[in-house]
Amino acid sequence: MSVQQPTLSGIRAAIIDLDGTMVHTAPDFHVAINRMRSDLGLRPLDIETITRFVGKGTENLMRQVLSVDYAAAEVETHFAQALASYHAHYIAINGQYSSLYPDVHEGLAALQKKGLRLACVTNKPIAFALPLLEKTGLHGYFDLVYGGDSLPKKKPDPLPLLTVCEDFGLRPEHVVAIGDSSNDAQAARAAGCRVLNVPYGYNHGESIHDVDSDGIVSTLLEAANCLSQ
Ligand SMILES: O=C(O)COP(=O)(O)O
Ligand SMILES: [Mg+2]
Repeated sequence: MSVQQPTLSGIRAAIIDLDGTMVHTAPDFHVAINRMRSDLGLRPLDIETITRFVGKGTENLMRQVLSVDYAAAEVETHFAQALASYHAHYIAINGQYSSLYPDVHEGLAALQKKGLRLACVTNKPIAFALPLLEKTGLHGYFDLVYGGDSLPKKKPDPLPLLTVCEDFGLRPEHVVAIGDSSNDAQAARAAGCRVLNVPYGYNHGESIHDVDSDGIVSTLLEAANCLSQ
């Protein structure tokens, strides 16, 4: 199938998502969640189930994995213990089971070479995001990093993207968000930014082709190739 390459002009900055876009973190989520579940006396979940729950931050992830076993009221009873256990287990293994997707370094370098400023906006807590960016050697590409708990609202709310636009002194139409999920696309649409999706990440088990965006690119390098200032 030949897919038409999107072309976006007037782009001065790119906001890049982390989980499912730059780093394949599902195996880290899988290990940390199941260690937490073991602490609570719960059976392990498979990686596909856990991956479908990723995308709307840690608190939502906790509630989803507890909802497999508990009714809503019981989820809240176990929430604090689960979150503390998960946090400790995730910090202990952060990045150990993860891998970079193809052409991430090449794509970020190409975006920089085009003169674009780069920000990373993730729904991952900032205490997880920064060590992971360091470990994968990606931190140096970014002028700004916002985690899911850095600001009062996270994606799909437009606030993190609008904050980046303001920090960079750019109007949203000059900024493109690149991500793997509907959260990235909805945040970008609400902010008035452009948006490109990658098809290989985590979109709650749904097809990325059903998401309203300006196009789908197979890698960050392909994204760089279809953007111009
Ligand atoms: O940790 C999450 O919930 C998702 O993080 P992301 O925004 O980097 O995809
Ligand atoms: Mg993502």
